[in-house]
Amino acid sequence: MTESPTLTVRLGKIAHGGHTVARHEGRVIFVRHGIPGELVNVRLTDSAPEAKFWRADVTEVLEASEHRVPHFWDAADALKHRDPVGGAEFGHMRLEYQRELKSQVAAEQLTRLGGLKAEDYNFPAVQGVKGSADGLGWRTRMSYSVDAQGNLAMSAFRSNELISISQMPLAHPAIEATGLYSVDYSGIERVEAAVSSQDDRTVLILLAEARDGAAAKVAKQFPEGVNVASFSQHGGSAADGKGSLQTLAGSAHLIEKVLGEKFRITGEGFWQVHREAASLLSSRVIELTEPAAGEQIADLYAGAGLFSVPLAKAVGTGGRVFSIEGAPGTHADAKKNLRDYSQATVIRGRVERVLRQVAHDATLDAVVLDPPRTGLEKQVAAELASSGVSRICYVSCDPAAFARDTARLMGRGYELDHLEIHDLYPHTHHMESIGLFVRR
Ligand SMILES: C[S@@+](CC[C@H](N)C(=O)[O-])C[C@H]1O[C@@H](n2cnc3c(N)ncnc32)[C@H](O)[C@@H]1O
Repeated sequence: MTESPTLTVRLGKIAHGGHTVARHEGRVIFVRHGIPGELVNVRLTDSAPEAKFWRADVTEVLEASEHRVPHFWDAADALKHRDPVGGAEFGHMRLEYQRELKSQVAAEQLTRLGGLKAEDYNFPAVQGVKGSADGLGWRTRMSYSVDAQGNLAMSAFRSNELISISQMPLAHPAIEATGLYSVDYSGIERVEAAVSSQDDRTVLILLAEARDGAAAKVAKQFPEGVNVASFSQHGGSAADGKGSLQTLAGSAHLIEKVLGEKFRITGEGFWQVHREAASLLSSRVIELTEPAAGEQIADLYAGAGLFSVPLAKAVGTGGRVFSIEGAPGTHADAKKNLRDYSQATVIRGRVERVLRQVAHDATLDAVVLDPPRTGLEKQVAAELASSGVSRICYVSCDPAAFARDTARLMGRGYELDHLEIHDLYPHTHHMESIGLFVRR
């Protein structure tokens, strides 16, 4: 194997995706595992002579930033491993500084892609989440691979290489306490672990079989009280409704409780990951949207109904809520979670196919939307604008997609009335934005 070339560079500002930007002989290099201002040795991982930019990993820090700390997770420490495990790529920086960098990324995206001007907008600082002083133990949902030896594994940072692991400090302590790292997962392809954010801390382990019947053997290795289910992936996954879900111990769903309301979440069905996320987002969405009795509101990309339920409560039986979700398994959860609200219409379908009809049949007063990382399809922004809806509350986990959609909505008659950003993904480069758009 030929050794990758190495260079010494001074790291510049942070970019979307968590890289710092360095320059070498006029070429831009996106560098992982560094901190702005540091002088470092890097190994080039992507350096084709004709490429517009290169990529590199820090291998040694010659002048460290004052914000650098020892990584809390050995397997993810780039200074100790050539291929550190992904999932905690900001773990070598102080938490407050991670948030400062995320604020810079958000402002840069809103300026560059969103077309907002720093002199007109007070770009918000990313806020820390309560009860998370060290930023560990927040993940209530985990997804693992299984290596050839049957061990739980995760991918190396931005790669398919599997690294077996014996702990994951960002995972909720109740997940870690199941002993899941010492189980033999032979015949299993993927393992999902979920814990209810409720006080009972019930854990559900979901096993995707690579070999029929393998899950039953694996389930026996878990202690009593841990729920275990398997899904055969023939034809799909449990979330897309095509795989078949089988309960092996306890139950195949979890109960979540948010602001006094219970939600059933089955198997792989979508639920917010940070243990504080569901209650924080739900309360902020309602405070910003201000749903009133009798109003008609659409909740797009609605998941299991996290926002639809409080919206339905607020509009009352004289109003209407349209809860639109594409994944069949998650839609089925939404139907269950909204069954007591006759004012809720729970629709299974892709927003880009369904919204036009909903906007035609109803007079929408407000829309709440929480799309996947890719943001809105172009036509969805157009359909929102032509529906005439006056308030749009947009929850986003990607600042670039959010900035792009901000530009689209502003170009169609909306203004960004309020924006806040929460650090719902400590020790990673991700963040969660909530924007309120109002019609000019
Ligand atoms: C970020 S989650 C938000 C779910 C919900 N608002 C919550 O907070 O629990 C996005 C949801 O959109 C669904 N989804 C993704 N693309 C979709 C589409 N084009 N149309 C409808 N739903 C979609 C996913 O299945 C997922 O449940």
